Amino acid sequence: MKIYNTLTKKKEEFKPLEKLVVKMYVCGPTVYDDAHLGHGRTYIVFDLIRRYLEHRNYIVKFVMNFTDIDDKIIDRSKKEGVSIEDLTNRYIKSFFEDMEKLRVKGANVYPKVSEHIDDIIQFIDVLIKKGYAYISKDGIYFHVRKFKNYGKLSNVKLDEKKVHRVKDLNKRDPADFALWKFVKPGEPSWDSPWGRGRPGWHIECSTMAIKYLGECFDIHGGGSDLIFPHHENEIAQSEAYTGKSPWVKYWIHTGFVTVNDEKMSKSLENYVTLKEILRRYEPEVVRLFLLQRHYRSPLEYSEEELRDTANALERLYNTLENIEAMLRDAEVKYRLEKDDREVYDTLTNFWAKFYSAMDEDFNTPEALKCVFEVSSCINRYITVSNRPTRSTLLLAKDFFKVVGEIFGIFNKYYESSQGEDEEFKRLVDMVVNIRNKLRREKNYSLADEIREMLKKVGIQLEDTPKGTIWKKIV
Ligand SMILES: Nc1ncnc2c1ncn2[C@@H]1O[C@H](COP(=O)(O)OP(=O)(O)OP(=O)(O)O)[C@@H](O)[C@H]1O
Ligand SMILES: [Zn+2]
Repeated sequence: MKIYNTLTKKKEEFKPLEKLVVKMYVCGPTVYDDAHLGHGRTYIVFDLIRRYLEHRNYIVKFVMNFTDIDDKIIDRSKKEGVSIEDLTNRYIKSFFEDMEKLRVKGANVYPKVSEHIDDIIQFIDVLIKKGYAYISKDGIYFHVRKFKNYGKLSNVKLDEKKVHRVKDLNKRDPADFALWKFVKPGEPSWDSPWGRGRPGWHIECSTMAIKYLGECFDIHGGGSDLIFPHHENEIAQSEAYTGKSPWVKYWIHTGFVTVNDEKMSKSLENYVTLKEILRRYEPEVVRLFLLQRHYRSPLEYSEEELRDTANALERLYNTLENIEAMLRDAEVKYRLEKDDREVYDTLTNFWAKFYSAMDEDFNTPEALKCVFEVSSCINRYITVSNRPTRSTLLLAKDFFKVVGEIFGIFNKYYESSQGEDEEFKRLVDMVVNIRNKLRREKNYSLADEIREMLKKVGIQLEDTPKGTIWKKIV
C-alpha cells in the first residue's frame, strides 16, 4: 500500500512502526460553530483511511483533539454572552451529531485542551530546560532557530516573509511562536510556574499526541492549510522535546472543499454547514460526493453534482436489490455456462482493480469506477442470463459489502437485509405466488390491490418476462 507523504513529497510504501498496529492523530475542530462541508471532507477522508486500514487488518489507534481554548472561541463567547465551557460543549455535541449521522467512526480518545493543561505545562517546562524555549514579557516562545530542521515539512525558509507573520518586540526572532500566553483581562487562564496564562495553539497537538500515541507514531493528518505553520511547529516542538526524529512517519493532508475556487471557510462566509446539507441529502450521498474526488485534489461544492451523486447511489442500491431478488431463487449450478464464467471473471478483475486503486494512495475515484463497472455488469447479467448462478450473485454481493464497509455506504441495505430472516422471505414469496395465481385467473383487480398493499409495507413487485420479483423499498 502506498501513501503520499507530505514530509518526503512522494508516494511511499506504507510500513507502520509496529507490524499490526497503526497509530494515527488527526487535528480536530476548533469548537465555536457548526462544522461545514469542508470540515466534513477532512474527517470523512480520514474515516475512509482508517476504515481501509482496518479492512487491511491493521488495528488502528485513532486520536483526535478538540481545540476548546482559542482566540475565536473567546471572541464568540463574549459576543454571545455565554461561558466558554457552554459554548464549546454545545459545538462538541453538534460535531458528534454530524459525525454520527455521517457514520464517521469514533476516535479512541478525543482529548480536549482544557483538560490537558498540566501535561502542556510539563511539556513546555522540558522545552525551556532543553534551551528550545524562553520566557518573555508576554509569554513563552519556541525559539525556532534553535531547531535545525525547521521547515522540513512545508519547505519554508526562516528568512521568508511568510514565517515573520506576527511582528512582536517580545520575541527574540520574528519566526518564534507562542507556547504559553500570559493572561489578559477577560481571558481564561491557568496557573503555571511562569505565571497565569493559557497555552498557544500548536503545543496542544504535540502534547496530546505524544501522551496518547507515544514519542513516535505512524500517521498525522489534517487539512492542507495546517501544513504551515501548525504542523511545522508541531514537528519542531515534538522533536525538540523527545530528541527523536522523525516524530511522525507519514503526514497526510486533505485538499479543500472550494466555492468558486476559494477555500470554503467560516471567515470567508462562503460555507454550507453539514446540518444544512444533511437536511437536503442523505448522509451517504454526502459521503459519496466527498469521496468521489481524490482526497488531495480540490473539490468544488456543487448542488448539481450532489444531485447526480444521489442518483448514482440510488442506481447502486437498485443493483443491490436486483441481486437480492435474483438470489431468492438462484440455483447452485454444477457447471458454469460461458456467460456465468465471463461475469465471474469480470467481477474478480474489478475487485482486484478496486484494491489496486485503494492501495495507490487511496485513489477513491478509480476505486469507485470499478464499483460502477460491477454494477452495470451485474445488471446486464441479470437481464440477459436465463438463470443467474448463485455463486456469481454472491460474489457481487460480497464485493458491494466490502465497498460499503470501506466507503461507509449501503448501510440501509446491509442493515435491513441482515434483519430479513427466512420466515419473512417465505411469507412474501407466498403472497407473491397467490397474486400470480390470481393473475392467471385474470383477477387483475385483486392482484393489483395486493401489489399496492405490499408497496405500503415496503415491498415492491416487478413483473418481468421471467416471472415476478420482489424488492424491499429502501
Ligand atoms: N474548506 C475546507 N476543506 C477541507 N478541509 C477543511 C476546510 N476548512 C477547514 N478544513 C479542515 O478542517 C479541520 C478543522 O478545522 P478548524 O476547526 O481549525 O477550522 P478552520 O480551518 O479554522 O475553518 P475555517 O477556515 O472555516 O475557519 C482542519 O483539519 C482544517 O484543515
Ligand atoms: Zn493540530
